[in-house]
Amino acid sequence: MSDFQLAVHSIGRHFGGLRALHDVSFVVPPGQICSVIGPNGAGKSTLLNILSGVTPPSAGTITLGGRRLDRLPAHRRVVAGIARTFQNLQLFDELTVLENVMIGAHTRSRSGFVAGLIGSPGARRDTASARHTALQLLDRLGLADRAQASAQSLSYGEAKIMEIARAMASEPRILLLDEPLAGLPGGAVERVAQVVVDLNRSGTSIILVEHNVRVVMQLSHHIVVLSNGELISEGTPQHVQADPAVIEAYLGEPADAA
Ligand SMILES: Nc1ncnc2c1ncn2[C@@H]1O[C@H](COP(=O)(O)OP(=O)(O)OP(=O)(O)O)[C@@H](O)[C@H]1O
Repeated sequence: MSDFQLAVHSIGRHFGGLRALHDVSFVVPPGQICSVIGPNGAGKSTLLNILSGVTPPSAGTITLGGRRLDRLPAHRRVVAGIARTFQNLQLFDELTVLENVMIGAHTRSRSGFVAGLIGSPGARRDTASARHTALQLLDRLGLADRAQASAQSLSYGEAKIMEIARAMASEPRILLLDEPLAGLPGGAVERVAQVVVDLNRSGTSIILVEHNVRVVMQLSHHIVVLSNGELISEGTPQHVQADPAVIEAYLGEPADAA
């Protein structure tokens, strides 16, 4: 089924005179983990920002299941089925873990989080449903015992998982993860990586921007490699790992020149 295939077609983005992305096209079939890798400044975050609606593209189109997404504002892309996490933690410190995750569920509800606090009957139903969704997710991702703790009491690894739970609470078809493993201690890397695999096995497509190449090679079905804003290689982990263009981009010289 291609109902939720994401297609990125000829995306470009300039910042003044700087070409951050140029003519980038690729497809993410439903159910895949597609990683985007590349050296610093390659355009990875810009691409995630364009996919999630944070940054408009200068050129190109994005479709999900054939439906144009690139002209929708970020909140309507969430409803269409795309959710994301950010490179830096975006916690509401003074709220509990459960409340942080409920905010994600409310992005799909009709009443919204503030109306839920005020308490109209419809909003109360939405709040109960958001609570149920959030508790189920925390249970699934191994954080149920921290549901009532304040977000600021979480370890860095737990907070990363909480952010993934909040994004998942909007029930996305595609989850965009911006460096979910950055800054994590060893044990937490494996735990967060396992969360990514489990979510994918239960049907969520994932676009992963990540510098931890070892984990990327283990998890990904497909890898897109960017360098200086251009797509220089894509394919299976085995394919891109052996591609001289990728080796050159990372090492800075032709692979056969060494
Ligand atoms: N808002 C912006 N204004 C101007 N230039 C920008 C902006 N955002 C990104 N850039 C530039 O676009 C290029 C691509 O940046 P981007 O952050 O997408 O790369 P990246 O691959 O995510 O890098 P890193 O791995 O270091 O996070 C860089 O040269 C960066 O300086």
